[in-house]
Formats: sequence, C-alpha cells, structure tokens
Amino acid sequence: MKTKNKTTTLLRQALSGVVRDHKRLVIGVCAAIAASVVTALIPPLVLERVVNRLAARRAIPFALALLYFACIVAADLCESLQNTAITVFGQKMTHGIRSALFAKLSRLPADYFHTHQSGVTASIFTNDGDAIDVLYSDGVVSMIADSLKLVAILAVIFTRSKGLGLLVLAVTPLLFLFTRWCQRRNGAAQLDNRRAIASVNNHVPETLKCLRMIRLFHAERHMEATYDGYIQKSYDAVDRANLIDSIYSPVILTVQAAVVAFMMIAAARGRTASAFFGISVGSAVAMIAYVGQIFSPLENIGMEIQNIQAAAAAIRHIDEFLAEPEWAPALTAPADDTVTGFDHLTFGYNPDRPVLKDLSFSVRPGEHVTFVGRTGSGKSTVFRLLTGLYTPQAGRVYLGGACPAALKPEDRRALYGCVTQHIDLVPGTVRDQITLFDPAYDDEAVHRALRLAGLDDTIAALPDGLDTPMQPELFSKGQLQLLAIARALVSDPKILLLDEITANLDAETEARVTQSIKDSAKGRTVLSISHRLSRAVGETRIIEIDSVDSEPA
Ligand SMILES: Nc1ncnc2c1ncn2[C@@H]1O[C@H](COP(=O)(O)OP(=O)(O)OP(=O)(O)O)[C@@H](O)[C@H]1O
Repeated sequence: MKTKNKTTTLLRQALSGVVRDHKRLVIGVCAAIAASVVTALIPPLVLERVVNRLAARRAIPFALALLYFACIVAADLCESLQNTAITVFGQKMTHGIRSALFAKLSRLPADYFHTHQSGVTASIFTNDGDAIDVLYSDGVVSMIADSLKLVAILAVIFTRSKGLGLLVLAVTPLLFLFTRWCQRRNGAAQLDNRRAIASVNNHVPETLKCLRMIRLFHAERHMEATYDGYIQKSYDAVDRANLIDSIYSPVILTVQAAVVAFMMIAAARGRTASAFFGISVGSAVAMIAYVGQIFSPLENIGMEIQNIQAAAAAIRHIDEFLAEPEWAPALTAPADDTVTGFDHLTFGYNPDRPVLKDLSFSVRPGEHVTFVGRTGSGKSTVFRLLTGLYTPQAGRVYLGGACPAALKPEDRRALYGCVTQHIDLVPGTVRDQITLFDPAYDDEAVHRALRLAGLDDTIAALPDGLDTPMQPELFSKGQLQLLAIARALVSDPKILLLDEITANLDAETEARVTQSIKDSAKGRTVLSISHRLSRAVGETRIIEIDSVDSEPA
C-alpha cells in the first residue's frame, strides 16, 4: 500500500511537472474552453432576433445578417481552437508520462526482465501510453468543456422557457443512458472485431512460417477452418457495430423532433400550457437550435466517460510499473587495480535458493581462465555477476579491481568485452553493430577490431562495406559470431568474457572463431566458459564452479 501511494505520487509528479512547465498552455486551454462555450450560445440568440423581425414583417438590416454569419464563424473557430488547445495539452501530458516511463525502464534491475514478459512491459508503453494520450486529448478536459456547454445551453433554455427547460431536463438523462448503452455495445463489438483481426494478423504469418510442416502433415484444412472462424467473428462484430450505429442517429433525431413538437403543441393549446411554454416565433426557432445543440455534447460525454474508464486500467498499470523496485546495487570498495574475482560470494536469483555459495577465486591480469561445471551449476551466473548485472547477497565481486556495479557506463566497454552464443542485432548499418552508435569508436578502431576478429575481408566484400544496412542474411552463423567478437574488441578492452561462444558451430566455423579468439586474447585477461575454446586460447587455468569454497581468494 505504501509503495502504491509513493508511485501514485510519482505519476502525479510527472503530471504536475507538465502543468508547471506549461502554465501558458493551461491558461490557453481554459480561455479556449470559455470562449467556445460562450460563442456557441450566441448564434441562436441572433437568429431569434432575425426571425422575430421577419414575423413582424420588418426588414432585416444587413448588419444583423452579417452579425449572424460572424457569430457562426466565431463559434466554429473557437470550437476548433478549443480542440487544438486540448490536443496540444494532451500531447504534452503524454510526453511527460512517456519520458518518465522510459527513464524508469533504464533504472530497473536485470531480474525485472526475467520475471516480467517483455510483451506486457511493451504494452505499458504502447497501449497504456495511448490510453493516457486519449485520456487527456479526448477525456478529462474535453468532458469538462462538454459538460460546461451542456449546462450553459440548459441554463439559456430555462431563462427563455421554463416548460421547455424542464422537458429537456427530463429527457436528457434518458438520452444519456441510451447513448451510453449504444456506446457500450458498439465498443464491445469493436473490441471483438479488433481481437478477431489480431488473430487473423497472427494466423497468417504463423501459417507462412510453418507452411512446410502444414503441407507435410496435411494440416491445411485445420488452418483454413481456423482462418475462416476468425474472419466470421470479425464480420459478426462489424455487423453488430453497424446495427447500433444505424439505430442511434434516427432515435436521437426522433426524440429531438418530439421535444420540439411537444413544446409547439403545448404552447398552441390552452392558456396554462401556453403561459408555461409560451414564447415568440423567434424564441421558438432559437430553442429548436439549442435543443439541437444539446445532443452533440451529450454524445461526446458518453465517449469521454468510456475513454476515462479505459485510462483507469492504464493508470493502474503505469502506477504498478513505476512502483517496481529500482536497481540499487550494493557497491564494494575497489581492490587494487588488477583483481578480478569473487571474495566469499553468495548469490541466488531467489535469495532463499543460492546458486553460488561462498565462492572465491581470483584471476591475475593477462591470465586465461576457464570455468567448468555441470549444466546449471552457475557458470553464466558468474559472468552476470562479474559484469554487474546482479549484485551478490554476500561477499564481494571485482572486475579489474573495480566494483562492476559502480562502473560508469562510459568506462564499461574500455574495461571488458563480452561475447555470448547469440548476438543481438540493432537496426542500422554493419558499422552500428560494432560501435553500437558510440561515436568514440572511429573507423580505424572498427577496422582494427574486424581484422582481429578475422572478418575484414567479409565486410570489404559487402556492397557498401561498413555502411551496408544490416540484414542477418548477410552473414553466416559463424560470421555473426565473429561480428560479436569485433563488437567486444572495438573498445580494446583489458578483459574478455567468452560465454560458450563456439557452441552450436560446425568444426570448420569453430576453427575460424577459435583462431580469431587466439589472436584477440594476446595481452588480455580472458575468462571463458568452454572446454574446446580453452584449448585454442592456450594455457588456461580451470576453475570448477560446482563446489563451494572452490578456491581461496
Ligand atoms: N534469471 C534467472 N532467474 C532465476 N533463475 C535463474 C536465472 N538464470 C539462471 N537461473 C538458474 O540459475 C542456475 C544457474 O544458471 P546458469 O545459467 O548460470 O548455469 P550454467 O552453469 O551457465 O548452465 P549451462 O551450462 O547450461 O549454460 C540454474 O538453476 C538456472 O535455472
């Protein structure tokens, strides 16, 4: 509960920050809403005067006609100004929240990404971010504006005709409930349609991906039937939405006409009713115009309530995300500037179930060390601790004498390079795969890394060399592994961490990769997880990870 309050405060802080930084915009939005409400009331009043003159067979002055025209233009201008101001305000609000979300993302600890599905986190940025966007551009503020407009119109109707005012007041809640009913049913139908379309969008690429298997095992009929089922669901949902749409407008127009007709009939009959509803011809026309104006804000308010309801779930997700504990590594004092290793270290992803217990080892600069142990013994975990992704529950960890969790981002690549079985490619050119967009690494550094990795000839043969847009098909599996080595070497690091980098490679490719590692290892500390690779690197010390207290520090 404590955390929730704290995070709601964080969300509020993000919002109040935007309000504080954009005071003028906030004032502008208020002014635009006020202008829009007032100007919307004026044209029917001018029209009333025009019609009253016509009824009395008097001429209409040109200025009055011009005024009517000007009032309509001004009302439309003010309404579009109001919508623009609200949209800009909404964008600023969403921008502030999206920035706060991304800043939070970079402060999360590594285990967050193991315990939370990436799709769920991504949807906080996309779906929930969009819902918040709608909340401010077509939710809270617009609802205030529409409610003001509705109240103002009702007030004017009351001042002219108490009877009509009461009639409209009686009909308005019923119309509102009908509008909400239609919107809910329409929303549900649209959601079903979106789900069906999402299933279709998922089904087609899945079918294409598994086409060979589908043909080999004769699963075409099942795939077609599933596809037809999704399409049918989509059609049914669209039919339902269309039916609601086709009912809504005629009902609203009929009610509007019925209210006006009732007023006219009542005014024409009997003295009591006439006194109650009695108004001039001009006023009647003005009232008809006002009654017509009521339905638009009423419909908008229904939509806005829907948007606010949708945003409530988004706000809850964002709150929970902002409440996630942040990365606060326990920092250890640096050792002398050479030590790499553990000092009586205990660590478990779940603190109650340690993976490594009281483990100590140390590696000298320039030494080559290989970690061995049964599957699941914690070899990769050792690397994750050495690179500061996790912090131990007890003991100390050093990398080149430093506490890895305390390394400045700009110092990391200069100290160590890490190669794993799989390279994560980034959108961009071949050069970007190596530099990762860090301008500190010029072409000379890139070419040196490529030479060491044994990939320079391959890159030279590409149509645009380093500037070739990256496509995984440009490289074989082994070449991608050499690219990963070049990425690790471009910063000329003192320490190389190699995690099973020749696993899954054939003998010939493995020979290329091990040769490249042999060349790169000279003059560096190399820590690797791989028996085969250790032989290639040359003399190496074996550290067993299975046993606790494997080696005194
Ligand atoms: N993110 C994680 N969250 C929880 N447990 C994890 C996580 N990563 C690894 N583990 C567990 O920690 C233990 C050690 O895993 P690790 O990957 O370090 O072993 P390994 O010795 O490198 O295994 P292998 O030789 O198969 O690669 C395993 O029991 C594994 O299930």
